[in-house]
Amino acid sequence: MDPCIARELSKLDPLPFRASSDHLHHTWAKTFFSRPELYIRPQTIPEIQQLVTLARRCRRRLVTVGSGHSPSDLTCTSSWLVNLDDFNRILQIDPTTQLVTVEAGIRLGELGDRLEENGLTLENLGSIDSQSIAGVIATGTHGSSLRHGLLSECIEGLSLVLANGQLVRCSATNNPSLFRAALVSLGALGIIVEVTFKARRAFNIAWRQERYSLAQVMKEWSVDLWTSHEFVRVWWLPYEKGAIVWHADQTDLPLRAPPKNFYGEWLGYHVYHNLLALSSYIPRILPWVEWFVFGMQYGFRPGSTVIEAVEPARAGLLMNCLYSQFVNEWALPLEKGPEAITRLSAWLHGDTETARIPLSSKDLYVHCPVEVRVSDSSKNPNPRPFLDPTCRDGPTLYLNATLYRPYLRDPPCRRRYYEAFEWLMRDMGAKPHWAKNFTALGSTELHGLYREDMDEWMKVREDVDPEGMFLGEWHRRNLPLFTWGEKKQSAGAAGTAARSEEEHGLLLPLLERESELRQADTRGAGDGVEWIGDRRWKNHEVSELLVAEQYELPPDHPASTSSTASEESFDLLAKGEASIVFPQT
Ligand SMILES: Cc1cc2nc3c(=O)[nH]c(=O)nc-3n(C[C@H](O)[C@H](O)[C@H](O)COP(=O)(O)OP(=O)(O)OC[C@H]3O[C@@H](n4cnc5c(N)ncnc54)[C@H](O)[C@@H]3O)c2cc1C
Ligand SMILES: O=C1O[C@H](CO)C(O)=C1O
Repeated sequence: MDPCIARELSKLDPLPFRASSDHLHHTWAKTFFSRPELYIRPQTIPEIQQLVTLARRCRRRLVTVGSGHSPSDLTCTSSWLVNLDDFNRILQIDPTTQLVTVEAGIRLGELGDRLEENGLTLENLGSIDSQSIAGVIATGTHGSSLRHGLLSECIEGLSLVLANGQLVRCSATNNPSLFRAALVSLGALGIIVEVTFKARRAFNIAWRQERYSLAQVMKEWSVDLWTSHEFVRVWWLPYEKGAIVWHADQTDLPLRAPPKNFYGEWLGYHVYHNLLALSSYIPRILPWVEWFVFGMQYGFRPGSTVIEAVEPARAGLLMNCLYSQFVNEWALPLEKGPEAITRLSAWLHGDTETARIPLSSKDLYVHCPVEVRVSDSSKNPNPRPFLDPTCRDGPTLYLNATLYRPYLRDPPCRRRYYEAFEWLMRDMGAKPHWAKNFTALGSTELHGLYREDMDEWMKVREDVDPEGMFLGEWHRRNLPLFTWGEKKQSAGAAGTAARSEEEHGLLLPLLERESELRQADTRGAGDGVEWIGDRRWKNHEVSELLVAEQYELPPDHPASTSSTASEESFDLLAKGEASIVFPQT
């Protein structure tokens, strides 16, 4: 262990520090890998507070990872990776008020089991329930229902451990700005440790899935496609000009398992996987693969096969996401859906006039489906997260361009398909899903999509983590960290001065920059990429000096070592309304 860590650890209370140094982190999809210096699995709040204090004193960035289901480099670090899988208890369930408090590492599936024992369930789910509750909140995870918004809309309160090691609680009435920032936190505010949410009485759903033509989807779009059932999702098959429409409603009917199909589970899974692998060498088979695979599973003609079942909502709402994948998903107003789908469809079919996308689709073949989902957060009475990508005033459509990575190999169409898809989404004013594989936007354009909401988020963030302990390259790429507010003013319009201060590590000294991206050399990593951070802490003495300079304390001031400066200012911060105050000389 780095002698600095051992030295600082010896000064702290003798609490367990459950850290290992040989952890290989990767996303669920094995798109990104990283090797954190330490992987820490705390079990109590004091342990979490202490590890934050230790990180601050040792000048380390901290990343919290849930189940690693975000497919981008958001959770990659060469510094310290914290995981709350062992901090996952249910703290309180009140079947009368339906209020539930949990430790933030709990996975949705495990939470579902415990809620069910108490006659409760989560009111809405996305495609899977493997995520941690904190991870789901952090990135704005959604399901598909116009009667619900983001999954986090049921959250009533949160507790976080901030960069100063202090525990703060927030809710709609207690520190509401922090609450609105923490509802989509991107892991950048602190470590969320407890979550209180309102559950729903456990219910079953009757679901039905059938094939439509795309023309039928378009015809019903603004009639009742999205409104006639509580939960509706559509998989668009671009070459077939068709779709699989799934919908579900609460029911009292007895449970009925989905019908078995000889092709269904095991055989279909492997046939599809191998056809996708073959298509990386012969891309032009992809329209045929779409016809064959979806025909075998859901019938070859609209309405020819109907699949129905009655299941507990917590199982029935989920789907099998099959293989490793890139996902590129954007939110836009629901009424823009027909235009978006028509233009993307035209582009894939070579009709450049209708597509109005200035990129060629010649000889390009892509995977399906494009997931088409909805949510509506406009009627939610709870505070809106500052970084909520859904529409403020009406229903939201999500378009998710899925690209599988058969046997962990990247498909050849990825760059061109995503370039065109993202071009279209930007042209239509859409906002990217924070967790997914978007690339085209920079921090300036993203700021343009959120404006004062992002400013508010940035202000709260900077107040609770002024040194950037919870920031990395992903945040640097996507948030205007060095060019907003006062920094922007002092830096002039181009933000040049702020950038050069950043170059010198004066601003956000703990932010972890990327130093290298390379092919992961681990066996079985496929085309996965290893993310390597800058390990700035190696220059430990320099960074302490920089911190003192940044806070403008004289070098002989008792608070001019990094840790003291942080602790004293944070004490005040946590008591008051989030602004940094420095000790007087
Ligand atoms: C197969 C699959 C299906 C999916 N289906 C859907 C879907 O239907 N709808 C949808 O919207 N998204 C979906 N997603 C995306 C997924 O819901 C999000 O990526 C979610 O954030 C993953 O949660 P996680 O626990 O894995 O978090 P991670 O990916 O590990 O982390 C995500 C973010 O949360 C932060 N974080 C985690 N824990 C904490 C904590 N305790 N305190 C502070 N910050 C924390 C991390 O730092 C990071 O910034 C899917 C992803 C996959 C791979
Ligand atoms: O990210 C996601 O992956 C699945 C699609 O396979 C899904 O629904 C997401 O959202």
